Amino acid sequence: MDPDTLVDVRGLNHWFGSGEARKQALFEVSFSLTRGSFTALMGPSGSGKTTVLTLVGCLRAVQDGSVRLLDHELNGATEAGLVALRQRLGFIFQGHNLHESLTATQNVMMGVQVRRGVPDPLARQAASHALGLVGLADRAGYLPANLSGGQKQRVAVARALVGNPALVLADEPTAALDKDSAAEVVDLLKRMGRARGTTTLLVTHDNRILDRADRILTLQDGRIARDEAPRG
Ligand SMILES: Nc1ncnc2c1ncn2[C@@H]1O[C@H](COP(=O)(O)OP(=O)(O)OP(=O)(O)O)[C@@H](O)[C@H]1O
Repeated sequence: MDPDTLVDVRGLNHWFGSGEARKQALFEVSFSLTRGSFTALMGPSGSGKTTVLTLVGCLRAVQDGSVRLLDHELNGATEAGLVALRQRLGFIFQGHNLHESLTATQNVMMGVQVRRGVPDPLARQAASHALGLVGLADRAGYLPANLSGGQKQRVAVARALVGNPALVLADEPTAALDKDSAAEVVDLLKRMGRARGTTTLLVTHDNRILDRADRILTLQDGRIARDEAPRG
C-alpha cells in the first residue's frame, strides 16, 4: 500500500439480514483515502454511507472484500484487533453523544481515556488544551445541558481529536446545527485535521460542506457513483 494511503477499500460488499430478508447494501465499493485528506461521503438516504463508515471504523465485521486501515486488514481481523484499531480513531456522531452527567472537560477526557493507562492529570491537561482549541475554554466546567447545540458539537469534535487519532469518522455532525454553527464545526474539523495531519471521512447530506471538502465521494444504491475533487 502507498505510504500516503491511510485507508484502502477494495471490492467491498456488505449484506444485512438473513434468509429471504437478506439484502445487499454495498456493491464492490472501492476507494482510498490519502493521509491528511478531508473527504465528504455523500448520497441519498439508504445509499450505504453509514454502512461504509461503520465498516471502515471497525464497528462492524467486514464480510466480503478488503478494508486496509493503518496497515491492518480488517477482513478476518479478530475482535481484539478491531478494538485496538478503534482506539486509534476519532468518532463524531450526529447528535453529539455526550454524557449528560459529565462536564465538557470530563467528556473530552473520555476521548483520551479509551486508551488504557493514561493518568487522569494528563488526560485532564489534554482535554483542557483541546477545549481551548475549539474555543470553549470558558465552558470547560459546563454540563451539556447548559451548552448550545453548536457548543456541544464542538465538545464532540474536541473529544474526537484529543487522542490525536489518525482517522476521524464523522456521521452527519452538522445535521442538527444552524448554518453558522455547521460551518464553524466543519472549519474546526478541517483546521485541526490540517494542523495534526488527521485524515477525515465525513458522512453528510449537507450541501454546505461540499465546497470545504478536498474530495467528494458519492454513493448511489450501494455503489460509488462519483469521485470528485472540487478544487482539482
Ligand atoms: N442494521 C441494518 N439491518 C438491515 N438493513 C440495514 C441495516 N442498516 C442499514 N441497512 C440497510 O442498508 C442500506 C444502507 O443503509 P445506510 O444506513 O448505510 O444508508 P445511509 O446512506 O447511511 O442512509 P441515511 O442517509 O438515511 O443514514 C439501506 O437499504 C438500509 O435499509
